[in-house]
Amino acid sequence: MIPANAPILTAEQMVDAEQAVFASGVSQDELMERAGEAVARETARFAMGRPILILAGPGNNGGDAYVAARLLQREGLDVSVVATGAPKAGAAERMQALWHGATTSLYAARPRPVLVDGLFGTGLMRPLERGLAAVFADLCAQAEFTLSIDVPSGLDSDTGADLGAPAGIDVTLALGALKPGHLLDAGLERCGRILLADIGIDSDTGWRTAGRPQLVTPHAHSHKYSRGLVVVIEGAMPGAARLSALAAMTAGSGYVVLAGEKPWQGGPDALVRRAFGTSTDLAEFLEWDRIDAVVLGPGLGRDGNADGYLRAAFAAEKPLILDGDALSLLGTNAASWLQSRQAPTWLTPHSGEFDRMFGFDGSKIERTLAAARATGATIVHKGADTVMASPKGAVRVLAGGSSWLSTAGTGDVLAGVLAAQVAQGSKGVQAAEAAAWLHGRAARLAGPAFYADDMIKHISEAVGECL
Ligand SMILES: NC(=O)C1=CN([C@@H]2O[C@H](COP(=O)(O)OP(=O)(O)OC[C@H]3O[C@@H](n4cnc5c(N)ncnc54)[C@H](O)[C@@H]3O)[C@@H](O)[C@H]2O)[C@@H](O)CC1
Ligand SMILES: Nc1ncnc2c1ncn2[C@@H]1O[C@H](COP(=O)(O)OP(=O)(O)O)[C@@H](O)[C@H]1O
Ligand SMILES: [K+]
Repeated sequence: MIPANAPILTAEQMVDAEQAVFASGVSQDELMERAGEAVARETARFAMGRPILILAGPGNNGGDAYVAARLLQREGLDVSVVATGAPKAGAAERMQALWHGATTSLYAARPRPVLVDGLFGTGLMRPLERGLAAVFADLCAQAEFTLSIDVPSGLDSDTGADLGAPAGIDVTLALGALKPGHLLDAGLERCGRILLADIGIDSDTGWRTAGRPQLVTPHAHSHKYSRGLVVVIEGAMPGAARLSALAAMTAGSGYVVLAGEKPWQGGPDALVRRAFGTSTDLAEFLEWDRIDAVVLGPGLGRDGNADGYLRAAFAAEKPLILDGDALSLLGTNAASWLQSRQAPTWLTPHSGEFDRMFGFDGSKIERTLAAARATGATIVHKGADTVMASPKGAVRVLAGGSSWLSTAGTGDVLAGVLAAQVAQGSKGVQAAEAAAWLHGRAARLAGPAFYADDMIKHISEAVGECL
């Protein structure tokens, strides 16, 4: 479980936020005391009186651990500390000096039912030393409950890269803000349930986890054209475009057109079909001023026809959602294709498509932001950790969704849900966030082992939860 609408800060941004707190008159000790209090509170809640082993590392994460040890002992709990080295000068050292209970070295440590991991937090700079990682993993495996302070030790807090963090952590108590590492890469499997503690730092940022959108019921005078008209362009593999079109219908569009050379005639009668002969005919159709959003790419194919459709879609200057084969056609030239566009664009690559299009380095958030800046488009970088970024720097992350989404066609469904949001007037990263949330919720409602067609039925139910 991941908190919704929660701020996300990098290690560097945490240091800046911490400096701002100090500048406001709060001491380093006071801030560490607040962090340790939060750790003690949550640990006591889960420990239910069981003996506790606290691992205290050399940095401020260890400092938080010493505060928690003192407070838990004061509450009458049986606490033992494992010190893994001398704490660094400053608050961490002072908090260690205030701890007067049982202390052992790492290699003399005996497992206890409750384990608190205060080895390393945002300051981890390299992989855990092998012996340390092995003892930590063993203590964790033998504990009945493990809580990590701020970040699981052995997880890169900026990227989610695995630097030796054990499996089996039950709860991670994020201090002040979530960190990218809680949400990305190995972090998704290492943190257990994530709780967020307010320690009084200013976590105002444009990076947040996705939350439930606030949608609106059509008003009294709404009509089919005022509720958003979506055009989905059909290509070589028509099933994918159908999935997008049906998803756009159940996500609240007033009017959905499936446009193709011979558009599929099955399915709901409410789906409007529009045949076109050539890409020139398509370009003419896309001039229709009632069109609010165009989806191109699901099942498009990559032949000469597909290229013509892509050019027609660009020429129309309508809000455009590009997925699948359209992204492959843009390839490494996405930035030059997109920079001259006036109308807004959303690109929805999965990681394979993203890596073929862009060569950026850094965390998934940094790479997605770089792609948004380079193209001027809103990017929805899909996966178990879906990262959405706007060219102006807004970021939303939807992580921890149903892993049953890993089935063919669910990306086509997302493109349709996104088109419905765009057609109804939602903009940029907000449209992406709403679409990703509805998509994830529909997947949860569909339960296990569904296939893409199944989840479409649940989209309107998900919409109903947002009114
Ligand atoms: N920045 C903030 O706003 C706050 C931070 N606090 C705590 O401070 C933590 C960050 O503290 P620090 O910056 O001291 O960092 P850490 O406590 O993560 O540890 C850094 C220390 O570990 C050493 N180190 C790094 N990687 C190592 C490795 N693989 N093997 C051995 N040694 C290694 C470093 O040389 C440094 O001495 C946070 O995660 C949080 O727990 C809280 O106390 C309060 C508020
Ligand atoms: N393990 C997973 N956990 C959560 N969501 C996932 C997982 N795997 C895939 N998804 C989601 O499912 C969708 C798959 O899209 P995509 O890869 O484009 O598939 P397709 O092209 O077959 O439609 C995306 O929305 C992605 O975020
Ligand atoms: K930790």
